[in-house]
Amino acid sequence: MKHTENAYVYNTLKTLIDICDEGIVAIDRDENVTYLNNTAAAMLGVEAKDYIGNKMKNLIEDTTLYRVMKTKKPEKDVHFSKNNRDFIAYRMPIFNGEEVIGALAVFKDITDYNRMDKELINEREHSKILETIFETAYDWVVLVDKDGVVTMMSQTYLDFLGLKKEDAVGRHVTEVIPNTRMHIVAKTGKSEIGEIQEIKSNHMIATRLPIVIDGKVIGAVGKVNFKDISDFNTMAKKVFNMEKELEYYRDELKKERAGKYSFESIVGVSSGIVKLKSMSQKVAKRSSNVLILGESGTGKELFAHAIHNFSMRANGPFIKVNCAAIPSELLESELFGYEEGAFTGAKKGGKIGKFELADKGSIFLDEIGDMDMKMQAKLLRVLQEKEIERVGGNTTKAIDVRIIAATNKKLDKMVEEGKFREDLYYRLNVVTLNIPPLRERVQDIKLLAKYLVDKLCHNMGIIVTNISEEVMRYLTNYSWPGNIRELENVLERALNLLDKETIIESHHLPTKIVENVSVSNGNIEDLQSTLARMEKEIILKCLKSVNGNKKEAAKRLNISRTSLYQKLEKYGY
Ligand SMILES: Nc1ncnc2c1ncn2[C@@H]1O[C@H](COP(=O)(O)OP(=O)(O)OP(=O)(O)O)[C@@H](O)[C@H]1O
Repeated sequence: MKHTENAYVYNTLKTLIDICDEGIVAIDRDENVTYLNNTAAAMLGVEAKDYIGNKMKNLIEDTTLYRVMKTKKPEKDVHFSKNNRDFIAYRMPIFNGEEVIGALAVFKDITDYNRMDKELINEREHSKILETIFETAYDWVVLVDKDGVVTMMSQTYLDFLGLKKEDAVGRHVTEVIPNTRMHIVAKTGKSEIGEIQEIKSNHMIATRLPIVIDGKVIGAVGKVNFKDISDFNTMAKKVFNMEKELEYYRDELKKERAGKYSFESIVGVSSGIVKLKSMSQKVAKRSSNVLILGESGTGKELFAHAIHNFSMRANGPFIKVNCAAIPSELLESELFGYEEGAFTGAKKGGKIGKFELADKGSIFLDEIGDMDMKMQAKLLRVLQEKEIERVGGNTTKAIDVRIIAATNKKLDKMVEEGKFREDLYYRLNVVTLNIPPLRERVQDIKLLAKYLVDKLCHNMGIIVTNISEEVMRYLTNYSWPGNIRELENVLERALNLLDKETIIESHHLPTKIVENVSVSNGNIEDLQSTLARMEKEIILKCLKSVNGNKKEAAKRLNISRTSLYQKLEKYGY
């Protein structure tokens, strides 16, 4: 009977322990596991049978359960971990009378509590931070729940309304803010942006946004963007002015990138220039590349602009690159652009090159004869492929650009000397325009001088000035090695020397022009222009000595009158 009773007690206790929510583990004096209930095995992720009879250390590596056998005292809230889970245990020694015969631990899995606790702490911290930002924000902000009840309001807003936090929070927004629509937004979920709202006779501009979580509107946030409509007007005016300024700069940039001169701005009646203009107009309408040759200052750039303006690309950009002015190591990135990080000092985001800028327009490669051989090879590739690759990039971009190149160097000679690539030369000179030097267009000098004086007077703000006949004679008599640019400089200098006079006289000219340069002073010209200049000089001197009597002059010069008239016309008289 006693035995049956014991068995009953044992089995009942075992069942109770097995279904218990806590994990229970027992060890004997030798620290061998004697019991592990089902909950403990499940919590620790083990099979009880594999551990019973084995050392406790095998179950929990850093166990200290044996301690209670030594101290004979229970331990509360002992933390331990296994398989990334956290447990809290109550431990006690097992006595047989006075003698300790083992130890027992009852434990709970607290991993999820810990996580939740951490999340709760984080959330509390976050909402505290948000609340602080909200309350101390300079902006006027209000928050309502889905029923339109104020849950938060910034201190500045409270101050303006003359309220304390407790007067606002917890009350319906309509009782706090006059003319508000916050409760409507919290109901409809529809944003209201930049609405005018009147509070205490101030017309404000407010924005109201619904707060949506999982597709449900849980409230709304409102912000006053402009506390007074005049703030808004000031701001709007500023934006308007900035837009105008931007438009102005855009226009200026467009003008800057457009061809500035047309064929009308190319002055000249000499047959050379007239023929050249008409040929250039024909060429302009085609798509071929153009090579402009001519001495410095003859008007190569002027022709390049005019060709662009007369072409189908007139509405596209006109981009000028002076190949001689840019160091050769920089020319490639200037022409083709570069990618971010292409080299030290490269701008963030990279840089667009002149070819890309000139897309759908024309690129004017001035001083092409100064381009080094390496760049010539790269330019040739662009001409052949009609695409560019930025420095440091690995993709190509198709471009549609017409090339107008110019130089004052003898390119054909450079090709012969191996200083300019022959293949590039032939690609560039599909059409070549040779601009004659000014000394071969003596008929144009008078016209040009008048045109340039008008232009300069306009630019310098001078009332229109005339040029004396004597000065005109000196000007037509001079050989102009610097061509039209030199003529322009001489006239500008003269205008600067004018005092109260309105006529440019010979004392306003540089001595080299008045002294009438001749071959003997070491100024080397070609034979034809020297002869022409000397012929003109002699005719003019002779005319002067006979007081302009052409019949007498022809007689003294021993030429026919018709021949004298022809020569005078040739020299612009
Ligand atoms: N036919 C012309 N009519 C009016 N102005 C002209 C004419 N030709 C040249 N000019 C003026 O002369 C100056 C020099 O012209 P431009 O710069 O076009 O010469 P360029 O040959 O390109 O010179 P460079 O070889 O030195 O670059 C400019 O101010 C230009 O406006």
